[in-house]
Amino acid sequence: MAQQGTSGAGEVALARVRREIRPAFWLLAVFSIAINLLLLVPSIYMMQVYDRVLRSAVIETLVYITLIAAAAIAVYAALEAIRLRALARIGEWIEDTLFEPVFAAAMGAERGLVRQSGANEGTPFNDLRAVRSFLSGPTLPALCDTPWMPLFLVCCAVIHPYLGLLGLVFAVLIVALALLNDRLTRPAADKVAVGHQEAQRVLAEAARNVDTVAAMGLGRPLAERASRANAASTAVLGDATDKGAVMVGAGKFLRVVAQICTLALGAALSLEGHITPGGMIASSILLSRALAPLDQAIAAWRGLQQTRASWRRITTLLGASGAMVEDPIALPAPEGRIALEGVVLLAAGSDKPILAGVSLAVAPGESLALIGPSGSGKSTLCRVMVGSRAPTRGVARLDGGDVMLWRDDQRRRHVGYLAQGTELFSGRVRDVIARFDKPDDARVVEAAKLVGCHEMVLGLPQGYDTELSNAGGFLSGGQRQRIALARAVYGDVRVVVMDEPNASLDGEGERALVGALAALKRKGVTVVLVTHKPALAQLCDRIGVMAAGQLTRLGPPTDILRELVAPVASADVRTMPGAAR
Ligand SMILES: Nc1ncnc2c1ncn2[C@@H]1O[C@H](COP(=O)(O)OP(=O)(O)OP(=O)(O)O)[C@@H](O)[C@H]1O
Repeated sequence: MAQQGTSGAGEVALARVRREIRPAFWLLAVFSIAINLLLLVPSIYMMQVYDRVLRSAVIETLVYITLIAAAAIAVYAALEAIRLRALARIGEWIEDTLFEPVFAAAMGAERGLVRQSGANEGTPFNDLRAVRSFLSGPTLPALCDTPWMPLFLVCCAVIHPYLGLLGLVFAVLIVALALLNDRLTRPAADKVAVGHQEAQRVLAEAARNVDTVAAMGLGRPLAERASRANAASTAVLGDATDKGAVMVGAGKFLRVVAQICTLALGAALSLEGHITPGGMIASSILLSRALAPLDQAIAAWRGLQQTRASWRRITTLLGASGAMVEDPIALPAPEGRIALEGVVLLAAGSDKPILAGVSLAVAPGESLALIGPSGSGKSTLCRVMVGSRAPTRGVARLDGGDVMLWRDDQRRRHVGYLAQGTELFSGRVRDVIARFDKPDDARVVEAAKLVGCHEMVLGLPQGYDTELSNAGGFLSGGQRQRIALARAVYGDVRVVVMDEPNASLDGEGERALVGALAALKRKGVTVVLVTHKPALAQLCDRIGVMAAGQLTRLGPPTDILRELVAPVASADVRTMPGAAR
């Protein structure tokens, strides 16, 4: 592929996030220092109250240090609030910045632009939301505070080395517990996600094909399949939850025991005269501060794991989008010259060629029909022509430029495509026909008239303003196809590629299609259409015959039809409307 190896749009967005997030995280680290230093205030205050105020009995001193402590704690609270808000904003910014690149990369994975298969497994938007929630929640601040644990332990050790040592022992125990928790629950968390996704996939497939499911009674077996996948993940989840609960309980137990032991040791040291009573209370507070983030970290461990998995999936998806050029140059409007040069397309993850070296040139304003048996590669060739699928080798050109490098906004203006088994998008009919650009009413009506669906649209409840909810699901197959045809020929198109445009059309629709072909010809638009109907194929300037991924014949309709499908064609030509050209 010509553009392989360039810096992809996804990679650029990811690099931007990583670059711009760095100073913010440094700032948060500074906040963390200040917050954790301020967390020493209660301990220092306690020592002052016990060891200075109670001994001297000077009430002014008490007032004075209480005011200082209150001011310091107010600063601490403000910094905490700012940190939480800043993290929430960072999460929001990451989601906003990566939303469109993630969408584009997920599409790119479908188009074969993303280098590795399966890069968009799962639900990328859920992953983005998980990252955002992680940043906005309490987990990350707890983790930011964890590295400051040694500060509190050192302070304990300053009060008395034994207290520091005791704190260290409990910290090691709690960390060991966290690691054990990770080992016990991480594999389970991965399995749960896979099982849940499988169940979701079965449900989504069943919902998309609800008529087939209902008519042939497929509900039960599909429900059983989903249930099996879900039950497997539920069992694993139950097991992981049990283990996680034990670990959380053990963590809490350790912390309370640590507090009691510190007080006991502090009391003993105080009785022996090694430390003051203030030191005893302060060390107890310090130790609970030291262990608090660790304790929270255990509870938050699963969230952290899941967020890491989400972030890995996002970075894999975006990082693999190497062939998606971020901002291709805007070229002049194309004349409509199509050229395929040695196009090879291998099926994902296999050596089987779907297209086995197709070369072809279509002149501006020319019309070409592609015919051939099912599975011969006609639809795939169309996808390559319009830049929906990236060839494994070779290149598809539009007016000399690699079609993959044509900007989206230019394709939207100049390329029309009608896919096989048309699905529309939800939205008003006028917006759907206008490809979600600002609809030009005259052009919308012109396109509809061109393919003969103007009257049909006027007959819809709100005419051109009718909302096609559920991607036009309430329309008949023929109605959907005609609206899709209008969308394909809308505006200033220079190339129109149609994959079986008459598949769902009635006689009147077929006549309109024939009229549309003639109108496109007059406008000098290049047309490529796939059809099984020789009557339609013979209306084109040339016919190409596909077989086993190759273009085996190419020539004027009379020659090709006579050579290949003359008996069938003559039968069809007699019966097809518009055939008597
Ligand atoms: N994404 C894919 N992964 C693997 N194989 C694929 C993929 N897309 C298409 N194929 C295979 O490539 C071959 C050509 O498919 P294509 O849809 O292009 O054929 P076609 O000539 O348009 O057939 P029809 O006339 O039935 O529409 C088929 O064997 C199909 O199974």
